[in-house]
Amino acid sequence: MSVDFQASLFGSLDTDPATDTQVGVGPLAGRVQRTTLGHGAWIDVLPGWFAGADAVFADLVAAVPWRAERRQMYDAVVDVPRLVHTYGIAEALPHPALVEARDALSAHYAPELGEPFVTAGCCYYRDGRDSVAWHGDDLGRGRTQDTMVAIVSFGSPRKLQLRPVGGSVAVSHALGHGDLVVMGGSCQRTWEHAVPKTARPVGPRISVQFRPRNVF
Ligand SMILES: O=C(O)CCC(=O)C(=O)O
Ligand SMILES: [Fe+2]
Repeated sequence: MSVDFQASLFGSLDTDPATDTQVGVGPLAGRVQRTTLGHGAWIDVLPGWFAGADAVFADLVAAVPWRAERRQMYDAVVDVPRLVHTYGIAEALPHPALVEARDALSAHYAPELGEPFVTAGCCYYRDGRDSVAWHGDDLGRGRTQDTMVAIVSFGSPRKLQLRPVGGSVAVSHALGHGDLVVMGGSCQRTWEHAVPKTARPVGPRISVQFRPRNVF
C-alpha cells in the first residue's frame, strides 16, 4: 500500500507518542462487508480498519489494569484463561484511538442500532493456551433483543469462530492487526462465538469489544 493511499484512506491520523507510529481508524461506509448468518444474525467484517494497531497493542498491554477473569459460564463460575478489564459507561478509555474507534462505530451504526456503543470490554490472549469457550453475550439485553457487539483486534491474529447455538462451526475469521468484526441482529442469542485454543505457536492478541448499554 503506498503512503499516499494510506493517507487518503485513513484521513487524519494521530501519532502514538510511545512509538511515533500513525494510529487511527479509516472510514466504514462502503467498506464493511456484511454476511447474513441466518436466524436473524449477521456479521460485518473489515480487515485492517485500524492503522497502527500493533503500536496500540503495546500501549494497551501496559495501560490496561488487566486481571484474571472468572465468569459465569455453562451454569458454573469457571476460570476463563485470558486477562480482562471492562471500561464501563463514561469511564475514560486507555487510548485516544479507542475513543475515535468507538465514536466512528456509534456514528456508522446509529441508523440501524438506534443507540451508541458505550462500554469497552478488553481481553488479552497471552498465547495459544488463552481462549474463550462457546458463548453468546447474553447476560443482558442480548438474551432477548437484537443488538450489536463490535470487536477490534490488536496484535497477532486468533480465530473467532461462530456457530448456530448447539450447531457446528460455520464461520471462522482470523482477527488481529486492526481487523474489525461486528456481530449484529440476533447473533448473541441464536449464535455462539468462541476463540479456541491453538497448539500452534501464536503471538499475543488483544480484543476490544464495544457494546451498547446493558449488553454483556
Ligand atoms: O476475543 C474476542 O474477540 C471475543 C471475546 C468475546 O467474545 C467476549 O469477551 O465476550
Ligand atoms: Fe463474546
